[in-house]
Formats: sequence, structure tokens, C-alpha cells
Amino acid sequence: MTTSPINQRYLPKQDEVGVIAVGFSGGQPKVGVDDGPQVLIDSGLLTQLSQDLGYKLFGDDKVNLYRELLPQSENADPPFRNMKNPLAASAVTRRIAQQTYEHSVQGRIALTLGGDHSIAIGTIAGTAKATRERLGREIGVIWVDAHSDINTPESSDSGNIHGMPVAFLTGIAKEEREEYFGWLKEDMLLNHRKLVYIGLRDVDAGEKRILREYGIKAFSMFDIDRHGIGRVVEMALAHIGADTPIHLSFDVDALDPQWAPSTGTPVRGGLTLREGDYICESVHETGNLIAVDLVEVNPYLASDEKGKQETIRAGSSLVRCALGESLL
Ligand SMILES: NC(=[NH2+])NCCC[C@H](N)C(=O)O
Ligand SMILES: [Mn+2]
Ligand SMILES: [Mn+2]
Repeated sequence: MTTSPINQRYLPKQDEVGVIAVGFSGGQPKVGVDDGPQVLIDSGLLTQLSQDLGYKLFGDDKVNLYRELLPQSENADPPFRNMKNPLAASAVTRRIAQQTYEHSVQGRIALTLGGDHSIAIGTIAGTAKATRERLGREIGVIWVDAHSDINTPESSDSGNIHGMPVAFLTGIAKEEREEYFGWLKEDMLLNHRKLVYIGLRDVDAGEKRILREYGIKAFSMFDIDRHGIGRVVEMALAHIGADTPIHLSFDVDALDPQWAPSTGTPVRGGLTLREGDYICESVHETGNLIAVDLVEVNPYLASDEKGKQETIRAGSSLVRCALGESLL
């Protein structure tokens, strides 16, 4: 496969990583996913990135809780268009967009540790804007997940915003009011033709309609069984285009619960850890990686300590692979 890296001057500073540790769980109802970044950091992930992989780290060494942005009480943040915790999610993701923007516009790889997947509204908005400014181009997104997270507020059965980020980011869901994601402006949006999914196996009926209507590229577990992970990743990268800055958004629930049981919405029949690592390694190998999100690690949901540790180890392995650990 020919995936020649984009023009040298377009490359991120490949030795600098901007870390955003996001302790936010308001995109879904289960407590604990806000402790995801802390357990990943406690496991030594950031030390490994600097000491073993040689990255210069910038940004957070402690987890953002965004307390000052959160509404005072749940009563102060009633559902809006069926969305739960809309003011909190909007305010926090707006701030995350600023944080990723600041790293990305300087050419650092933006690494975001979540937190539930609603936070990708911020991370992708930030890198999309920074990349337009810095390089004059659109980003591509590889979204690795059991779910497509492309519900609109109206199509969602749950009202959980972590099932909606892609709809807002592509402009498929729109909202004018500033405090309800109206701050997402044109230059922060993602072209739905530059989006590709890998690992899908639990997609709502309304989401399937959206994927079909917009012709969005998606590789489900069926496709991985049919073609093998090597061919699927090759096709996914070809869809994004060889000359495109890539934002990798990895939901740990893409992995089979055997490898990552400690997550809010586990779905059986998923990727092996090795397949997940392979996706990350392949994206690294393109030389076009500009950002990584690792989300939905909830340390309190495994049935035992072993499941919790496995999930943390898997999540941190995915991040290290995306940053080039296992390539010789
Ligand atoms: N990021 C996730 N784990 N998303 C799960 C979403 C589940 C379901 N489709 C919903 O919209 O509520
Ligand atoms: Mn998911
Ligand atoms: Mn997700």
C-alpha cells in the first residue's frame, strides 16, 4: 500500500505531544468514567511516552474536572431537545476544543484521555479548526468503536450525548443556541466524507439510516471477519486519502469485553487487543497522525480487579501503539 506521508511542512512536530486529561462523564449516566484518565496516568502511561518513546510532553499532568464550567445542580441543566446534561456537555467540550486547538495549531500531536465519548465533540472541533488554519486542509477521522455515535438528539433513544458526537461534528445535528453546541462553527466541523468507522457492531436503527443517507464509510465486525484487519485498515486509510492529517478517536469498547470489560456500554464480538493495536500502529505508520482520543475507560465497571487492570492495560497499549511503540 502506498501511504506516503503528507508534505514535510505539513507534518506535526512528531516529537511533541499535548496531553488533555478529561475527567468528564456527563455524556452518559454511569459514574466512574471521569476517573479513566487518572487510572491511565497512574498506570505510568505518560512516563512511558516520555521515557520510553522519547516524546516531549506538554499540557496536563493533572486531570481537568472543569468544575467551574458545570451547572450548579442537575436541576440547573434540564434536558434540551432530549439531550441529558446538555449545558455541561456543551460547556466542557467547548473548553476541550480550545485546549486541543492550542496544542494542534502549534503542530503537537493532541492526546486526549477520557472521559466518555461526548468529549470528542471538543477534541475534533479543536483539531479541525487548527488544521484548517495551520495547514489549510480538512482532517480525516478514524472512529474505532462498537457504536457509531451518530445519533441526533431526536434519533437517540437514550438522550445520552456520548451517542451523538459525530452527528454534531459533521453538522448532521445542528443547534443555533450557543450554550447548546451552537458554538460549533463551520471551521470546526468534519466533512462526513473524511470519516471512517472501524469495529461497529451495535448501531441503532436511526443511526443506520443516517449512515446510509450520507454514504458514510463504515467497516463493521462483519467486514473485519470477511477481509481481515490488515485489508480493512488499508481500505480505511485509502478512503481518508494518503495526503490527509488523521485524528484517531478510539472508544475502548471497540475491543471485545474479553480485553476491555471495564466500560459503560460493552458489546460482545469485538476486536482483539492485537487488532486494536494494529489499527493504531498502522495509523502511526502513515506519518499523518495529528491527534488521538482514548475514551470510555471506566475503572469501576469490571466485575473484578483483573478486568479493571486488563482494561487499563489495553487502553494504554492502544495509545502507545498509536504513538509508535511497537514499530521497529
Ligand atoms: N460512546 C459510546 N459508548 N456510545 C454508546 C451509544 C449507545 C447508543 N447508541 C446511544 O446512543 O445511547
Ligand atoms: Mn462505544
Ligand atoms: Mn463511542
